[in-house]
Amino acid sequence: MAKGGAKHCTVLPTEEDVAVNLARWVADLSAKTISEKGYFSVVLSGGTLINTLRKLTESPYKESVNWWRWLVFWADERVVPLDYPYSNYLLAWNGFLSKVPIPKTSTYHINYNASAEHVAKNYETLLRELVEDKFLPLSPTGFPQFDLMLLGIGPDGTVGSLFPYRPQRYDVTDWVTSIADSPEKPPKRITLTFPVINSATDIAVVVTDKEDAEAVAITWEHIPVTPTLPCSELQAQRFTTWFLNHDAASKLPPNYEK
Ligand SMILES: O=C1O[C@H](COP(=O)(O)O)[C@@H](O)[C@H](O)[C@H]1O
Repeated sequence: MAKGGAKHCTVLPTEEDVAVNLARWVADLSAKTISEKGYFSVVLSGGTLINTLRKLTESPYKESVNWWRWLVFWADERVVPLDYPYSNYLLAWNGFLSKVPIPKTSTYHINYNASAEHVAKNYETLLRELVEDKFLPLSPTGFPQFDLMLLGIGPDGTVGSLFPYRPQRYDVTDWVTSIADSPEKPPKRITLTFPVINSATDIAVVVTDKEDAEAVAITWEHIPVTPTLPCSELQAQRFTTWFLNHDAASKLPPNYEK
């Protein structure tokens, strides 16, 4: 994997403050990226992240962001129909995508009608086709390079559906992998692998739950744990920016900022 870029951690008082700052940050990055290359490829996770993106769907960003130039992908997905409650696509649609004018043809969701293994393979094929058609560049190490990954974490440091005690998190070959017995419901999922996640130009890690505070502290205070937490491995090619509120930062020293 290519060597990564800088890591920052910004701590704001409330979840509302994180939502406001995140919206401004994403809108700025979108404008800069679109002016440089003509489009903005964004990868979404599920979970609380989607609600924290809500400010992007309001003025001034609803009108000012060039949504027609966004390409949207998923960091992980549950292998269920897209209209099932567990679907990360449905979560993103209801909380974000339906509220902004991103063309439906620019949202690259899974084709769920197969085994988890096949769904993962199909999603990887879709990404390979987009690379061939020059919609996505390849990183120097041969993995697709998205402009931005927007990720949450689980209390155990899970990223996407890369869980701490599972082999998928050590996969350095596939672009997309599957899990048939996830420790969290529902059991069948697909997820981008670390080489793809860390090939992104930028990663925003958005954490606003108190229950995630320990994983945050382990990562930022470099507390040794075995196995290492997946979220501690996150490192984009340019910037990895953690957006925390006081709840998520509650196990870090006071006034923490890096
Ligand atoms: O199952 C999942 O959980 C993680 C973490 O969600 P959160 O609600 O604790 O923020 C999420 O990032 C992932 O996409 C999702 O599939």
